[in-house]
Amino acid sequence: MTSVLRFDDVSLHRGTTQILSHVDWHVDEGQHWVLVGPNGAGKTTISRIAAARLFPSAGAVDILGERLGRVDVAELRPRIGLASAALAGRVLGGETALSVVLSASYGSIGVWREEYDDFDVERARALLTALDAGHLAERTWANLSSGERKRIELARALMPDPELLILDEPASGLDLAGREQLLAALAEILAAPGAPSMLLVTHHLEEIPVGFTHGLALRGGRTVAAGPLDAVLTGEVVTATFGLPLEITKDRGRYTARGA
Ligand SMILES: Nc1ncnc2c1ncn2[C@@H]1O[C@H](COP(=O)(O)OP(=O)(O)OP(=O)(O)O)[C@@H](O)[C@H]1O
Repeated sequence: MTSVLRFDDVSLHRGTTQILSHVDWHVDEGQHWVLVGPNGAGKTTISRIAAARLFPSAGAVDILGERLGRVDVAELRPRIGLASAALAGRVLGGETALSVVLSASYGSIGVWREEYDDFDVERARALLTALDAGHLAERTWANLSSGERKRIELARALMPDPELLILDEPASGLDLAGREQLLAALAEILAAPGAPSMLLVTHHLEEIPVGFTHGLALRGGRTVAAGPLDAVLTGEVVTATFGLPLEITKDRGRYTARGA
């Protein structure tokens, strides 16, 4: 099986703060992982390392067969799609939705001096249409709702046809209809032939789309459990992860958590 990600004994600290401690994590092709854990568990930190945006203090990280620290990240990053609030926060309000998506091919934000060929423009429009956002192509970022922006962010992350797609809380801030539409779109992308391996960061089990296969539960920068999703999203593991007695139910591929 081809390895997509490999974390071996990965730790990260900033000053005296230990953010990640001895994380071992292996993602193989064909797997789609959910990273769950409470606020401050280290989910975003792990996803930024997996996206080659951050280097660990100790341990080894292999991304798409390349060792972080030895590979030129400028060559690696275009193979990874990343949608996160941090990235979205860097978009200038005057950019159109289309230019936010298009500029992903160049790893930049917004159309600057690059020239795009017709193929890129067609692909960007097709992605927006597939995410039910075709009508938003010419709208400026400042005038989009948070739900509309989430769909543009996802189209942008998909634009370079990534081998690995990392979504950091893609459904946060969405209303119920927006969340359900986004989850349906993600389930569809995931089920399509040749879909990229996906990592989804969330603290809400209700925001996990159908089709995810594995889970990594984190608390305080340490692994609580890692493995097939049904083995990780149990009452016992989720209770230990969030530090509160919780019951989990699963219905037609979706999970719900409530206080026990
Ligand atoms: N540069 C830094 N210096 C000190 N502490 C940091 C730094 N970056 C992150 N942290 C801390 O590391 C911990 C993990 O942060 P991270 O953003 O990865 O958590 P998270 O699980 O994604 O949380 P949330 O669900 O709230 O987004 C937090 O306690 C955070 O305050």
